[in-house]
Amino acid sequence: MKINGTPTRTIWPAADGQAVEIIDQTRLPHEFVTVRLETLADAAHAIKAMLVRGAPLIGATAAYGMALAAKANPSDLALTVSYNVLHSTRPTAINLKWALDEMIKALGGIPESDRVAVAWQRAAEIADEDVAINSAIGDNGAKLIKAAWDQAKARGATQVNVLTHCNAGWLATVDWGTALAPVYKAFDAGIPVHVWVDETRPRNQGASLTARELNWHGVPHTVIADNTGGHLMQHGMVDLCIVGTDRTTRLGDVCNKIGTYLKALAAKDNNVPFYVALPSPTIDWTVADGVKEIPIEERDVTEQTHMTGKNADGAIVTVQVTPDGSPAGNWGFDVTPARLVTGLITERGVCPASPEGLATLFPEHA
Ligand SMILES: CSC[C@H]1O[C@H](OP(=O)(O)O)[C@H](O)[C@@H]1O
Repeated sequence: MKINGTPTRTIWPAADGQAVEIIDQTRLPHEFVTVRLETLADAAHAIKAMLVRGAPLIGATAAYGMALAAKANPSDLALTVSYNVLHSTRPTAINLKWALDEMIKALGGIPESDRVAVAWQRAAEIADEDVAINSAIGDNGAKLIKAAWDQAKARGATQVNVLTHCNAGWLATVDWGTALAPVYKAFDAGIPVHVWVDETRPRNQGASLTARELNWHGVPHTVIADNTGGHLMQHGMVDLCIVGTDRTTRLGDVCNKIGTYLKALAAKDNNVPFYVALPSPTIDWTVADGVKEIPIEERDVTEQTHMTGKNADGAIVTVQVTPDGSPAGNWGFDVTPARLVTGLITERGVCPASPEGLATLFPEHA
C-alpha cells in the first residue's frame, strides 16, 4: 500500500540481492523502522519476536528465510534444519508450514548448485501470489461492503460501518491485507466506509497497526476498546464485521486473534453479518475441529502486564499496568466455530463456512 504516496510492501529483497528487508512492526505506530534480514536466524527472530506478523506475512518471511539459509548452506541436512528452525517460531498460523512446504517442494529434488536461485525465485513468487490473492479478496469483499452500504443508505445513513479485530491489513500480509483489502477497495471506489478498530489487547495490533495503516490511507476509523463492539452492535452501529484468520479448518472453524470468538458471539446475537477474509494458504485441510485441534500460542505474559507507547515528551516508553506479583495469562488466539461465521471471503469468491461451501470454491480439495 502507499505510505505518503510511495507504494510500499512489508517485505522486499534488498537491492544487493543478499538479504531481505522488512518493516519492523514492533516500532509502529510511532516509528517507521526497516530491518535487514541476512540469515536464517534473522528471519526466525523476526517472526518469533513479531517484527513481522500476520499469517501471510509470516509465510512469506519464512520462505525468504529458507532462501537466506540456502545461501549459507544448500545441503539437504541444512534444508531440514532450516525448516525446523522456522517452523518452531510460532505454532498457530498455518501459512508458516504451508510456505515452508512450498519451499521444500521447490528445492528438495534439485541439485544443490541450483537451490539458491530457485529459493529466491520461489520466495518472490509466494510474496507476489499473496499480493494477488489479497487483491482478489478485496474485490470479492468490497461487493459485501457495497451491499451493506446500499442498505445503510436506504435507512438514511451517511456511512457504512465495518468492525474489524486485530490487524488483518496490508501490514499482516505482503500487501493489500485480507480483512482490510475490501475496505481499501471500497474506499478507493468512493464508498463512505468507516472502520471500528478493536484495539486488540494485549499487543494492541489494532490500535498500533490497523489504525496506523488506515491513517496512512486516509480511511475514516475509530479505535475502540475490545469490549465495546457488542454495545455498538446492540445500537445498530455496525453494519458488518470482517476479520482475518491464522488458520481455518476444512469445516469452516476460524482461528484468529484472541477475542474474535467473543465478537462473533455478539454479532450472532445482534444479527450482524460476520465475515472472515480467508486466503487459501490459510485453510488447513487436515484439520476438522478447530477448537480441539488447532494449537493456540501462549506468549510471554509481559505482553499482558506491560504496554508500550509514546509519553507526553514524545519518548517511547514501556509501563507496567498490573500490580507486582499478579499472575497473568496470554493466549494469542481463539477459535470461532463455523456456525457463527456468515461467510468466508476468499480469492475465488465468497462461500458459506462449511465443507460444502469450501468445496464449491476449492473442488480440488472436496
Ligand atoms: C491476515 S492474518 C492476520 C491475523 O494474524 C494476527 O495475529 P498476529 O498478529 O499474532 O500474527 C491476527 O490473528 C490477524 O487476524
